[in-house]
Amino acid sequence: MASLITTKEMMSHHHVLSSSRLTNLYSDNSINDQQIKTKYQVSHRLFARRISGAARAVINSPMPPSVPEIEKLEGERRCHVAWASVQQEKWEGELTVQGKIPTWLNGTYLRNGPGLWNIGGHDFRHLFDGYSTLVKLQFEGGRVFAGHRLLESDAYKAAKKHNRLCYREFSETPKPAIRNSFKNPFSGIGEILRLFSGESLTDNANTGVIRLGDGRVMCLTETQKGSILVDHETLETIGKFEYDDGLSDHMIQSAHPIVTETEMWTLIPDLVKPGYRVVRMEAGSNRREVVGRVKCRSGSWGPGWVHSFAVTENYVVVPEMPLRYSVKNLLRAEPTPLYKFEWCPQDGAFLHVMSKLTGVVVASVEVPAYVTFHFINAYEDADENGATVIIADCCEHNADTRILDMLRLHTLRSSHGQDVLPDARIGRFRIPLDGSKYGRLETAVEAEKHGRAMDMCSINPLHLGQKYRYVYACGAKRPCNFPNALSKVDIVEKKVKNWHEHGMIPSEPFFVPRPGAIHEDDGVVISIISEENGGSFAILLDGSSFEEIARATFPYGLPYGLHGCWIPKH
Ligand SMILES: CC1=C(/C=C/C(C)=C/C=C/C(C)=C/C=C/C=C(C)/C=C/C=O)C(C)(C)CCC1
Ligand SMILES: [Fe+2]
Repeated sequence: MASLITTKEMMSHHHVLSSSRLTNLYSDNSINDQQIKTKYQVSHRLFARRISGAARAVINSPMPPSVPEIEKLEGERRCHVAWASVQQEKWEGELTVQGKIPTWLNGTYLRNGPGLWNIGGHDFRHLFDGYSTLVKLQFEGGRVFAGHRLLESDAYKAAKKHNRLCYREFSETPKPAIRNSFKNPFSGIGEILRLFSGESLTDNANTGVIRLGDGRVMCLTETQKGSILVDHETLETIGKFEYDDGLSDHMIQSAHPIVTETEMWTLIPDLVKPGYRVVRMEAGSNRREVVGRVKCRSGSWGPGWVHSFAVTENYVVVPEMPLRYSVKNLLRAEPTPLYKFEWCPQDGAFLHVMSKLTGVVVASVEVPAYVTFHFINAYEDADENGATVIIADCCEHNADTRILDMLRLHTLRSSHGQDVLPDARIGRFRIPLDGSKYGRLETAVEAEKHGRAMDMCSINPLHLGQKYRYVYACGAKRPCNFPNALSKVDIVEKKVKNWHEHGMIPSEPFFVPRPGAIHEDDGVVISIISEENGGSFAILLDGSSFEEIARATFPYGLPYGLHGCWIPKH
């Protein structure tokens, strides 16, 4: 069962992960236990028993493993299920629950992430390349109905149809057709045009899923065409989210819009005139209005990569990271360790603050070099003289870009217990609004307390843009090559509670507040765990004590996933 470990244990306890042979089980009620064991090499008895007992009763949508083909899966099967492709397009059923799901928890948790990393005999290289796989956990009167389904993006449909990669993914580039490269000397120019018109870019919306204020549910990636509506009950793909604002010719967007019941804020990077459009969309509308524009401060060609950003009550905090889009790397067929980006600390690192009301940039400060994918939260505070200062917290990788290449599938799959995960911390920016040239960056809580890993964060959504106290995120129990723990960080008292179980890879801990709660941490934390033995389960931790209150077991293994959202039942 779950073990709640103290920070002290987390810091001192070092044990080596065993490299046992692992399986990602194929759940098909048309084959019997013996067939499962022999044909699919199920090596863990316990898990096989779970499959035979539970899966047949709950699976109502058996699917043959059409994509990818079984032979391809043999290689992946030797790795942790977190990094192995899902073996059927969809599944739906009720999960076996241990513990007690709170009766107030009624609604659906949706999680998106890459879940299929091969096509037509080609193995993808990077975690972020995989085709979007949606997982749902529908909580209803203490029961959990679950499922997963691959998103029917154009990129995935084309890959299935042609049995090869057809669009540019995060690190993968389709091979140009041979006849083109030999016969047509202009095929290279054509390729550049297809890239910069966005035609060859993927719409594989695998990075997250959001619920808009009007109830529509949208999967996202960093290409604008990768904004895809889904049905949160059936997980069916509805179709593209069509923006009707003429802003879609800027191919790229932030992967993390900030959504409330009334509006959505996002950033649209400008690759031609380096900068960012700050845009706002009313709930119920498909039209984004440009509130203002931030001009990049550095002299580099490309704007800084902006995976996420932050808002306070009155301001939008726009990061300009030294990890910048690189035209050279965008054009490369073979990935570099920085993929589509380049590291330019010599050109400075900045943060810009824009008024939500006027679109005016009220502060633009230089800060120490930083690497972040995820902002946690931001708020307006007063400094010692009573002047307004913006506090913006993020998961910061100590200005070390290696994390990006650490997420290569080969690296993730070949863990032998070495402690190779680069350190991360909660980075706290202080941005004065008094015209100062510089902002500060400090460590909010001693990073050892969460095992020097920090990413995939959530907070109580009712504290968005406000002063807050608790961060839920993935931390680590070292040695490890990937965050393998869940951490609750009290950024006021600077205390950390960690959850860890040997061999488990948890995905983003997602906080759902209890309706009517007064305390910030009154609620539950949901995470989906990929197990070393090839299985997976959803875990519910109490938001306050961080103790396990329930787990709901899938009859098969789910890979690691990225971000989720909560859809309350009305
Ligand atoms: C497809 C193209 C691009 C796509 C970019 C994408 C899909 C970026 C996704 C970034 C993600 C999911 C970042 C997550 C970071 C998570 C971390 C560090 C977790 C650590 C451990 O807990 C562009 C690159 C935009 C360019 C064109 C093509
Ligand atoms: Fe993200």
